[in-house]
Amino acid sequence: MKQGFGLHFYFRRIKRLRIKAAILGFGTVGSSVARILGDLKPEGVELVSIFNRDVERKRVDWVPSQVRWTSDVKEILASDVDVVIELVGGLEPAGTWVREALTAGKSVITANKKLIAQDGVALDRLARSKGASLLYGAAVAGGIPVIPGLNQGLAGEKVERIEGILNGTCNFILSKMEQGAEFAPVLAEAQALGYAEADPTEDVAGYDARAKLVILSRIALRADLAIEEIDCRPITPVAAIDFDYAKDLGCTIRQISRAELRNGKVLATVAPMLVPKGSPLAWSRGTENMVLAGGKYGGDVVFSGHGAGGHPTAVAVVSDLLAIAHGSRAVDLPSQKTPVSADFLLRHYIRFVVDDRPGIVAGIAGALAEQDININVILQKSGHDKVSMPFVVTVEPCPVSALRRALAKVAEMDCLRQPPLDLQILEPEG
Ligand SMILES: NC(=O)C1=CN([C@@H]2O[C@H](COP(=O)(O)OP(=O)(O)OC[C@H]3O[C@@H](n4cnc5c(N)ncnc54)[C@H](OP(=O)(O)O)[C@@H]3O)[C@@H](O)[C@H]2O)C=CC1
Ligand SMILES: N[C@@H](CC=O)C(=O)O
Repeated sequence: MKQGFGLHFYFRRIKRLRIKAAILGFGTVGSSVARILGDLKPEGVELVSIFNRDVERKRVDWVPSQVRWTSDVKEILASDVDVVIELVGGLEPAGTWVREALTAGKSVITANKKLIAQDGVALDRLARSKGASLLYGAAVAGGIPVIPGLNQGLAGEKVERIEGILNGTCNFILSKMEQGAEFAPVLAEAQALGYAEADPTEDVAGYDARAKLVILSRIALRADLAIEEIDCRPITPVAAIDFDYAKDLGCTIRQISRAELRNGKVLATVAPMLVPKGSPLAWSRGTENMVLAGGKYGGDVVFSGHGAGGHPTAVAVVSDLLAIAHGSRAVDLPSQKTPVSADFLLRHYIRFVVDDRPGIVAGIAGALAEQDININVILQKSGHDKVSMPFVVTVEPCPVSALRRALAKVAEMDCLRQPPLDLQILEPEG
């Protein structure tokens, strides 16, 4: 039966057989997938087993009684299931199970961006060599069909730029901080609602969005980026005062991921940035994600919707399952290793907290001038303690590398009460 995937499923459908699927990992997304399959009862698909460690804790009465619950993954990998749905997360042991399933000729659906960012090229190759499918529509932007949209809908485009909000947890936190909430309780709420990763550092440090940016760059820009080379900054230093200053500048703050093809390399970064209030990115709230794909021929295409949470993510997983059941395949879009840099030419917002004394602004201006960086505005709100005084400097468009050198010099000033917070201002370059 290994004469090619399409033929395989054609014969299966003729025989009126159903695709047998197994879920690995019955957590937030896994349980939502089972719920949607139970509600929709899609034709041609049958959920036959659910695997989780210590599975008895997970058993629920709304899953059909014929579904087998197991804590032995080998039982599933050695069985006749056609599709393994990996919703455990993390590189290992999930990676080994995905490889074993593909090697056994089973198709795999996964929401595991970490694994696909790191190993997606090799796993795609393995799947194709076995006549199986590897689909990961849920790995980027949860329920928004960005991956099928780019892979199929924009296969005929030369996408040169990807920009957007790729982490629901960070957007949930920052959009609530904009309304006056504190960081820690909002993060706890995001965890309780199932939006955050098992280790939420993945979200707030930017690693989750960075993995998603790697996947999008591969599909849209056809560029394989080394994940650890992408500039990635946490949202944790962003404080309430930054939203006040951002508002004065006509902006808000969001975690933005960007990748752009430029002269044979890719400029890429993941960081909290000032976003002008007029930008659609500034309107996103809660777990909303947004992805803008800038094409050479067709112009900009925007995808938006909910990027985290069990049900939105499960929609993408079930859609992938139906795609396999109906014999559709991802377009093979070859990508190539591409060097990466963070040197966007943008305005920056820099917030200093200092022990106030004469000469501080002169010292900072001198360090910036040495790197040929011109100050745009200086903002200082009244009512702060002189020994811990915040103020903000915005600078005209400059290379990130030059600003880093200037801020390294500023860091030597003994008046600083904490490291300066440098946020790019998201505007068209130049
Ligand atoms: N939640 C979301 O909004 C989104 C999640 N994703 C991705 O989907 C995947 C699943 O996420 P999510 O459902 O949120 O995660 P959860 O932590 O809620 O679920 C993971 C499940 O896998 C089980 N598990 C973890 N490790 C093992 C192991 N070694 N052996 C057996 N079972 C294990 C866990 O069991 P236990 O209960 O014992 O820990 C848990 O039931 C991840 O790759 C995540 O990045 C993608 C998009 C959105
Ligand atoms: N933790 C992720 C979940 C979806 O990918 C996020 O918050 O976006």
